[in-house]
Order: sequence, then structure tokens, then C-alpha cells
Amino acid sequence: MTTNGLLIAVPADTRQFESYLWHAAPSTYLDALARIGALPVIVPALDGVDLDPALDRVDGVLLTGSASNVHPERYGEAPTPGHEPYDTRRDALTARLIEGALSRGLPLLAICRGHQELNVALGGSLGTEIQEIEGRMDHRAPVHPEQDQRFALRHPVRLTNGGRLATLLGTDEVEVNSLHRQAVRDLAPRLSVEASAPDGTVEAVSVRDAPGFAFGVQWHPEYWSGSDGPSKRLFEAFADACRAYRDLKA
Ligand SMILES: NC(CCC(=O)NCCCC(=O)O)C(=O)O
Repeated sequence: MTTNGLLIAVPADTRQFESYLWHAAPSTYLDALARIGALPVIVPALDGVDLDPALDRVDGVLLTGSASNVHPERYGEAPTPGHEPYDTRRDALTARLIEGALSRGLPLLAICRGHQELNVALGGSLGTEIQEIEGRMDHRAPVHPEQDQRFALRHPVRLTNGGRLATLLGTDEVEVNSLHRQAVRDLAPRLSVEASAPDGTVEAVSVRDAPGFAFGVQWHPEYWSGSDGPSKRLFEAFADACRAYRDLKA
């Protein structure tokens, strides 16, 4: 597969495996970036390493989903078992990537955990175990051995009328997959709601004062970006924004 030279930073999750601590990212996100011709650059979650040299070179930042949760102390709450599991190394990394991307005007696409991290980094908070809240849907993945089933499109989301995402996707509703048990509770002041689920869950946001592309989505467009129209359009729009940023930088 040839690349168009776009470099996209992707945060590593950390996992203990066979006596080692690994810094890694799931292939589904890397494949989706390769599909738009970009080369993903996995940024390790190392404490205290200067990220500026990487952020100065890349053309965009993609925040991945992950089963771990943002540590609640990051939004001023005491941890409970319902907030676990954590990956605090990743929390620290993505907070710095978000700050670095927004301060440079680097295109940012934040998916699922990434969408939640974006809200927290900008001063918002998260609710946990939302399926237990009266009136809310169960947004967790079905228990199934096959990933295509876990990532199947499962519910509609309504895009905000006249919003940036509705304009970009050219539609007012999309069908999405859903693999989360946390969600935005208090929306960060700099974010605008771009899409909501039928139960009111904030499904997409944009950074109001960002000079360019800066979206968070609670669903997983990467998984079907080779076949589902809106998922593909979102990734293509991200690629266009990254190309425009690179050309401006040159
Ligand atoms: N904090 C989270 C995680 C949401 C998320 O990124 N989910 C991806 C999970 C991928 C998988 O299960 O394979 C939450 O709200 O649960």
C-alpha cells in the first residue's frame, strides 16, 4: 500500500503482557489511517518525554478508543470500582497530545475513549456505567466472539442541525456502533455538541474555537471506514484537513 506522505500521531495504550509493559495501538485504527494513505506514528506513553518534535512533524492526531477509562481524578472525582480499569500513562499522554494539537491547529479526530479524553482535557466530566441510569440506553458492545458483531452498527445518532459534522457528512442522521459504558456528563466549555443518541448521550463534539478539524465521536468510524459511507467520509475529511495543514506548514 502506498502512502501520500501524511503522518498521523496515534497514542499508545499501555498493557502488561508476558512480563513486559507494552506501548501499542490496535490495528483497526492503523488500518483506517493506511486506507486514507497516511502513515500512523504510534507515540509511546513515556513519562516526561518531550512530544514537541513529534507534534511539529505530524500532520494530524488520531485518538483511539480503548476499554480503559480516564482516571476520574482528572475531572475531580474520587475513583470507585465502577470507574476501572485505568491506563494513567495513556491519560497523561493524550492530555498532552490534545493540548499540543489544539495549540498548533493540528487536525484532531478523537474516537470513543479519545472523545471522552477530549472532553476531560478541556474541563468536562464523564458519567460511568451509564446503562444503569434511568432512561439511558445500553451503549455497551454485545458479548460476542466476532469483532464484526461487536462493532455492528446498532443505533442512530442525530446530527446537530447546521452543525459542522452534519455539514461535513452531508446528512442529519447516521447509524453507529457502540462499545462504551461511560459518556460525557458535563460538556467542556469549549466543545459544541455535534450529535446525540436517542437517549441524549453526547455522541459527537467539535472544539468551537479550533481553527480547523477537531472532532470527537463516541462511536467507531475506523472499524467500517472501508465500507460504511459516513465512516469513510469522516476519515476522508480528516485526511483532507491533514493535507491542508501540511500544505500550510510547508
Ligand atoms: N472509557 C470507555 C471506553 C470506550 C472505548 O473506547 N471503547 C472501545 C472498546 C473497544 C473494545 O471493547 O473492543 C467506556 O466508556 O467504556
